[in-house]
Amino acid sequence: MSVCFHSVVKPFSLFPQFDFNRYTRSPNFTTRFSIQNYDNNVRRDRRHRFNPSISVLEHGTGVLSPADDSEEVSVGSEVLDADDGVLEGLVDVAEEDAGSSPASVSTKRLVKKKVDDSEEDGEDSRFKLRNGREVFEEKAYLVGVARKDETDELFSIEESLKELAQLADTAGLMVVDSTYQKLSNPNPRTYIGSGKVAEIKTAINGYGVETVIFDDELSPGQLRNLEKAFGGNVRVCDRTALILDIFNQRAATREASLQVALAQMEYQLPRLTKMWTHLERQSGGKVKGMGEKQIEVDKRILRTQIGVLKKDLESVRKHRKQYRTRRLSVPVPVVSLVGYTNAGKSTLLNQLTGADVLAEDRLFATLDPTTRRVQTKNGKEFLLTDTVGFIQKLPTTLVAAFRATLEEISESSLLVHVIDISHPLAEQQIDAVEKVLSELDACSIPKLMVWNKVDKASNPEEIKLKAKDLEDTICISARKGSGLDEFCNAVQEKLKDSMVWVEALVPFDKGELLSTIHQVGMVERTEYTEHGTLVRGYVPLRFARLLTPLRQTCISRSPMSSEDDMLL
Ligand SMILES: Nc1nc2c(ncn2[C@@H]2O[C@H](COP(=O)(O)OP(=O)(O)OP(=O)(O)O)[C@@H](O)[C@H]2O)c(=O)[nH]1
Ligand SMILES: [Mg+2]
Repeated sequence: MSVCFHSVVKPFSLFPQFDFNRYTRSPNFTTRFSIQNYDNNVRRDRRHRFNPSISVLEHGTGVLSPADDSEEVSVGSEVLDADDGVLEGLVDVAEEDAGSSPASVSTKRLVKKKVDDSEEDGEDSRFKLRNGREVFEEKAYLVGVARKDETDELFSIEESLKELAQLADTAGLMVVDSTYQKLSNPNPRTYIGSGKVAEIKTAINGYGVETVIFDDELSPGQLRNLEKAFGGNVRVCDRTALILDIFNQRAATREASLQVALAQMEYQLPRLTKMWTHLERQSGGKVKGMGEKQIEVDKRILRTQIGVLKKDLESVRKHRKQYRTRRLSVPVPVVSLVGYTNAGKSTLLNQLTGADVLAEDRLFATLDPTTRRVQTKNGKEFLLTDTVGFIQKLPTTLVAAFRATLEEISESSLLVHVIDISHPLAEQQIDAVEKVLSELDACSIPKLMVWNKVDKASNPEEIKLKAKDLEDTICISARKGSGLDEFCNAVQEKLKDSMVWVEALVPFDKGELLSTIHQVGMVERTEYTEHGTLVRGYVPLRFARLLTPLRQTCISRSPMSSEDDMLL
């Protein structure tokens, strides 16, 4: 089973009045999965529809590109051949391509290990235990396009396909192989060249592949043409649909579920184009215009539902906003953890605060923000927020839908960019994160770079030395808990940059205020006078405003520029 099953079912079930089955595969296109009860060893098989969110076929209906006037794909009956390929890991085996496409073609085999049929009962070998359930892993084949002229791509095509394989694995699919094609521009009808399409068709037939995943977003027409070219039993989906699907699976709160549902619907809307033109053809043109009318009706329903979703989201967000406003009224600085997915953000939050946020070796483990108070050994405090991780080619619909969640980031005093320094693509991941941060207008917030997973790196000492030479960079191992004191000190130092210098005379009967100044600020000197305690140091701007009635005219020179005082 693939988790993609749920991508359409879950959000759309929020809106029973809209029949999304019209836009998904016919009921006879099913794959089987079973749930095995290991306690009593009873296996219950059941049929489950596989509906990746962009699969848009139904009884001869589907999305057509404007140029496409050919016959609809007839969707075949279930084909579920047992196969001998099982996912073992990503093994690069460069392979010369036969050159079936006019464009330069190359193929890279990412995954494969043959299992002797006699050892494993073919189909049974594809039942895997995931989260305590036995699921059927569908076979997936990955396809990418390397642009000949685009040298500024962050990830090479091989790297991008490896990441796609990881995403597919996270979604519960079994990647059997992958290929890519070098093109100046993607083919508008089929994304890849016709030779490559034929080559992939042969390969997927050989493997018994159920799903072909493209590394870039496909247009509705490309999607439809490719499904037609590969044959009725093969689904085609793209990176965006896969990511949306993973998010849908991971959404644990109402807000996250609504946000993902919204992103999926926005993604679906343009893909409903010309869904009903088959009716006109089937009836020999007698009901001309009927298809157009139906699609308009459906689009209107979908737009209405998007509106309802947005309203629901608004009310959910109101609650969170209230909570945030309350939090902001407490003068503790907010520090946000940002970074590429799987970098170790949640592990760091858990280590520092004893929180119990899910941290696991899977992409997009966290979707909802969690904020906890960190108390450092020297009695300081700050709030630490963990949130959703980023990835290259992050779907814009997702960024838009999660904008409210991500606003937490842009409102923080400091960003901690967590990096998996043991990852071979650490540099590219940093760039991808910076790119998303700039989309969120969060580039101007002070930043601390945290090189995590040094324990996993092959050259930890070398890495630590390198980090020492760099400004605002520290090395930690969140899992082992090493470097955390340095981390807290570095956070304090960086927070100082966003604070202002104050000198305030705190009356003796306001002891609580004095201890808050110590907790949230950086007190440099205290002096006891007959009217109270004279405190000199840095405090967060918001807090400095609260202290205004107690502030003294500058007795000593602030180490910072006088601009800070002007800010007040
Ligand atoms: N070896 C090692 N593994 C780590 C370290 N920090 C985190 N990990 C592992 O990395 C994996 C991902 O950690 P998470 O904390 O879930 O990562 P994340 O950044 O929150 O990921 P998302 O929520 O998907 O964005 C988990 O298996 C962690 O145990 C570390 O310092 N060393
Ligand atoms: Mg996380």
